[in-house]
Amino acid sequence: MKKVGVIMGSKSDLPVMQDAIDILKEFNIEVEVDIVSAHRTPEKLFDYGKNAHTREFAVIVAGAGGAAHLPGMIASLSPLPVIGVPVKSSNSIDGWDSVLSILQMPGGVPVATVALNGAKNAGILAAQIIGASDSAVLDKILEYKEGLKQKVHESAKDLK
Ligand SMILES: Nc1c(C(=O)O)ncn1[C@@H]1O[C@H](COP(=O)(O)O)[C@@H](O)[C@H]1O
Repeated sequence: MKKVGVIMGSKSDLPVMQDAIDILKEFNIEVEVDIVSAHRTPEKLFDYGKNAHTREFAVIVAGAGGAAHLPGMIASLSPLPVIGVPVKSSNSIDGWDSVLSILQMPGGVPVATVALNGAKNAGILAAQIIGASDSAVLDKILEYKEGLKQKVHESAKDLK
């Protein structure tokens, strides 16, 4: 099975990005985690984006805060789907800087953007992309959705 690359602009993003790593592991999907920064390690960014599709990745989850150019730059270099996670970093403008940097991509270079700090959903979406051609992962996702439904039914029972 192909794996998911989870990258972030700084180790300070890890507390947020850990949610993507955890849910992917729950779905038994191999994850490779790395720190890549468009601003601080441009050569590494270029190498990562140019070669990710030759390294058994199916999808890349990229999280960054502030002037979050990482997901868009990876999307500009790679033919793989990129899921962007806006991270609310310590000196951010309430996270809007990151949200808009990742969301407002020009035509032709999509980044599938999740909510602010929405790394868990990014992990689920990455699993769904893999699940489209892998029945074991698809079964896990169906099971996960059933779990969500049961939780709502249980919580509704408490109200009666
Ligand atoms: N947005 C980017 C990029 C990039 O887009 O390449 N590289 C680092 N950063 C972000 O800077 C914030 C502060 O980083 P530090 O905590 O290391 O100062 C982090 O949220 C990181 O994602």
